[in-house]
Amino acid sequence: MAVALVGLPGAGKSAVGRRLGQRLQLPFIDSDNVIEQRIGCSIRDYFEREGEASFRDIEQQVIADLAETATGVVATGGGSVLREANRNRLRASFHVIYLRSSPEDLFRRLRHDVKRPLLQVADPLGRLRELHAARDPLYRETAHDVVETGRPSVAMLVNIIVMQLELAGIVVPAAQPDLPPVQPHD
Ligand SMILES: Nc1ncnc2c1ncn2[C@@H]1O[C@H](COP(=O)(O)OP(=O)(O)OP(=O)(O)O)[C@@H](O)[C@H]1O
Ligand SMILES: O=C(O)C1=C[C@@H](O)[C@@H](O)[C@H](O)C1
Ligand SMILES: [Mg+2]
Repeated sequence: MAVALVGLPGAGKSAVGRRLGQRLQLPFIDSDNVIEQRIGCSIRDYFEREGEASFRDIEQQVIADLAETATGVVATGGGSVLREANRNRLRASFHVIYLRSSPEDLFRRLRHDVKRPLLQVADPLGRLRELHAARDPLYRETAHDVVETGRPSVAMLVNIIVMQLELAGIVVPAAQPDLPPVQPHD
């Protein structure tokens, strides 16, 4: 069983993915971490040194490698859906869930963040609005399910996703204890 989470920076792919993996007793892999191991530095430093195009080439190779083995819960990088080859690979090899968030919610979560290179700009909320407009159709195209992340906590999102996976027959529901028989009304 293999699940991939897609969505904008701050959507909760890493936070939800880690706990979903624990809940399903599956390994959790963050594709950004795999990339950082390969490049030997932070993504932010790599962006500054080598530029975005070079980063996207490495990202595509990492997604191809993860799709080859396709196990566990994979949190993808926020821009992983930009290339058609990645969208096709993800959709073919994983059950893909889009963690969908409004730019305002993302801004609230990330306003103190300094790690995400695409948001180190004068107007990060404006940037998030642009990214949302450009990528929302791509996330939708890639995903089998969409989960709105605005209000639910990370723990609630894990419950929602597990329920969806059970309904889709992708994970088997845990056995329920036998309930006492219903008493007929008088
Ligand atoms: N539903 C949520 N409710 C409250 N906080 C959340 C929720 N989802 C994520 N967060 C918090 O928002 C921050 C960003 O989440 P996270 O790092 O998981 O995003 P991401 O989708 O992995 O981003 P990136 O694409 O940049 O890796 C974290 O501090 C996380 O704990
Ligand atoms: O949204 C994006 O394009 C990115 C998101 C991060 O997960 C990293 O993959 C990188 O910072 C690029
Ligand atoms: Mg992440």
